[in-house]
Amino acid sequence: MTVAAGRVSRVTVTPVAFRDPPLLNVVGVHQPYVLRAIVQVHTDEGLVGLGETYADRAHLGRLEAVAAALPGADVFDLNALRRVVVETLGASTGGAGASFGGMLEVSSAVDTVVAPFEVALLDLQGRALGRPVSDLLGGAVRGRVPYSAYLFYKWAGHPGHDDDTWGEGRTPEQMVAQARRMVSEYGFTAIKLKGGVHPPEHEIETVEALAAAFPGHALRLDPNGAWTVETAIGVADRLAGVLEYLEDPTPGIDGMAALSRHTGLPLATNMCVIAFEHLKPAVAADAVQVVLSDHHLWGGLRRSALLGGICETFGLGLSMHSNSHLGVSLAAMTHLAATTPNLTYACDTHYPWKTEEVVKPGVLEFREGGVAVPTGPGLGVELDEDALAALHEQYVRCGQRGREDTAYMRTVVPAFTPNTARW
Ligand SMILES: O=C([O-])[C@@H](O)[C@@H](O)[C@H](O)[C@@H](O)C(=O)[O-]
Ligand SMILES: [Mg+2]
Repeated sequence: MTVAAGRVSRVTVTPVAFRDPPLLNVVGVHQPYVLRAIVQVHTDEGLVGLGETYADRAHLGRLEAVAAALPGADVFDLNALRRVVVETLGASTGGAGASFGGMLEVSSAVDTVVAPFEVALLDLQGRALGRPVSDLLGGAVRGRVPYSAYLFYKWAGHPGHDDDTWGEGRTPEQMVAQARRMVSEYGFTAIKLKGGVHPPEHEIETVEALAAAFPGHALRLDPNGAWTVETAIGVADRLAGVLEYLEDPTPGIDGMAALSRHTGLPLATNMCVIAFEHLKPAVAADAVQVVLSDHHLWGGLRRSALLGGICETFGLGLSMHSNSHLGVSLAAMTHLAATTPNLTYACDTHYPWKTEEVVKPGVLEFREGGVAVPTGPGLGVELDEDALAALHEQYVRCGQRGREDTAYMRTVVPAFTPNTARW
């Protein structure tokens, strides 16, 4: 039986903090908590739709401004949602850009702000119609979405705390052990190593150790632009035939294009192509062969599907990026990936690194390296209100109000500067 969706009556944006291990990257190290915002859109018919996004202070302010402007909106009018966001941000921020984690910069905040509300409205539409979001996106072409094991070099524990259950990740042997745990617990058949932490030779040795330990697994290395073009050419020569793709070895479209002219190894990005305006110059320069989509950055699920179509048109491969996230985002990512025919690479997810959650258990389970597409109405996941309240309380107490990987690293290594194009 279906019910009317109604109009938006009230919107809440709840910042939450969940624990995160000290994972290393090109700009520093993960802080003790990840900040996320959970969006709940209520309708006058008594339905509630869910969305999830970043919760850095500036982003939160924009979300709250849009939340205040949405009551009265038709949950089926997604074009009107975009208009509300454009008008609201124009009034409150002058249409400024957005930056997340010191690595991802976009010239307009519109897409990142639209995304969680669009997901929540699609959730509402699905709940009203009694159909999963995947049906609203054109129908699932796969019943299970494959994800990749996302390995990080890491400290054994946060300074001043006991070691976490993953322990130190520094040597190739330790990284193989990390991969073994992920592969045995989740069944992943693709493995991504986050690089940009150690000199390239060390990261090459880690990839070679992984290749020896996991024959037949698809391998990726992502140093987030830590290398010059010259260094990247050398690494690409060494790892051609070992990696399925090399992700953001060197910064910028020009740098990636220069490397691309020297290697047949597919180059992927979630750094130099992160908005529609970047596609034309990247295609013209043949800078990348694989684009990592991310509905949080590209304006939601429907715009990400549009990105998939553009990639298909220009013969680009399509994969999916992830930052640290909770189950509302995992559900949205899974519906999107299931309905994007040319998203044929295993998607990234930080999910195995987290130990806390806001959605009720039982729907989002990893089996054989993938997550089955939820079949319930909407996103198919239910919020655990007690868990939401507890993680909000943790947000209030933890004192973090933005992602500050570099500043946190400097509390331990005062002279640290980001490794961008360092080697
Ligand atoms: O969480 C991290 O440290 C990652 O490095 C993340 O911030 C990146 O955005 C991302 O996972 C990537 O693929 O570049
Ligand atoms: Mg990346």
